Amino acid sequence: MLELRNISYEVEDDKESREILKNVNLTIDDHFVAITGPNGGGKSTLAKIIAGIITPTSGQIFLDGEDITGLSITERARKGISYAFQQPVHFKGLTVKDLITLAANRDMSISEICDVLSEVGLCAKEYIDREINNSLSGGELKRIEIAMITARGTKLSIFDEPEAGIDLWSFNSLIHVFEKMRKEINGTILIISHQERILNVADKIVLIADGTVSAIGSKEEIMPKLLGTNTEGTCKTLIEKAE
Ligand SMILES: Nc1ncnc2c1ncn2[C@@H]1O[C@H](COP(=O)(O)OP(=O)(O)OP(=O)(O)O)[C@@H](O)[C@H]1O
Repeated sequence: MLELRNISYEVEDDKESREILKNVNLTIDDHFVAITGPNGGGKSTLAKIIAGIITPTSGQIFLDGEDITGLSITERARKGISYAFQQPVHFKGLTVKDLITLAANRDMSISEICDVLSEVGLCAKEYIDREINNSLSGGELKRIEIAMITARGTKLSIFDEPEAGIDLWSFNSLIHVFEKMRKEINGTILIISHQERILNVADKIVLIADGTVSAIGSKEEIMPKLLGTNTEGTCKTLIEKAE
């Protein structure tokens, strides 16, 4: 279980201080949680704070009751938090097979690696020995990153807009990846997304707008409010309702 207590994050913008997150209190104890909301609301900032990529100005983060606020990204990774970057890190000479094996932190047979790649819609034999470099397209890199997180199978897996840069056909297979992950992964999956089909898979939806949590609920509670309007309009409605 992940608990955020009074998380605030301020930045200096043109010598003026700007509060990007304002006293966020949030408990994540469902299996599959989606965070959504208007552009610039603070979703990615919150995900980076959970992963330890940035440090909150104030507040505390607890993982299964342990205060992890002061832990680095590596220490948090050891505790079981994975964060899917927009693209995997490039290392010269590192192949797709190497990356997946490193992520799993155990020996994997070729057929196991192929299964992981097939799950994200990549034809395994074409990719397994490819070097991770700029010869791979943005969508391919994204899928390799998702495959890596799947292989790692940690306590908390965070995906920031996994649909970004993925074509429509691949998006359909991506939905299946997340549906499968929901069934097969034991830990918590936290996804930032604007996509209704991803939100549909979620057990709980958290709406973040203007640096605060403006609504939390099951998809049955939140989806009817989200449908039929754009996200920004919906958020305004929800904020008004919350006030
Ligand atoms: N280091 C920074 N310095 C200045 N402003 C920042 C910094 N980091 C984030 N911001 C601003 O904070 C706000 C929230 O950014 P964030 O990326 O968390 O939004 P988001 O909800 O993920 O948006 P999107 O849906 O567009 O991805 C934005 O207005 C962004 O420009």
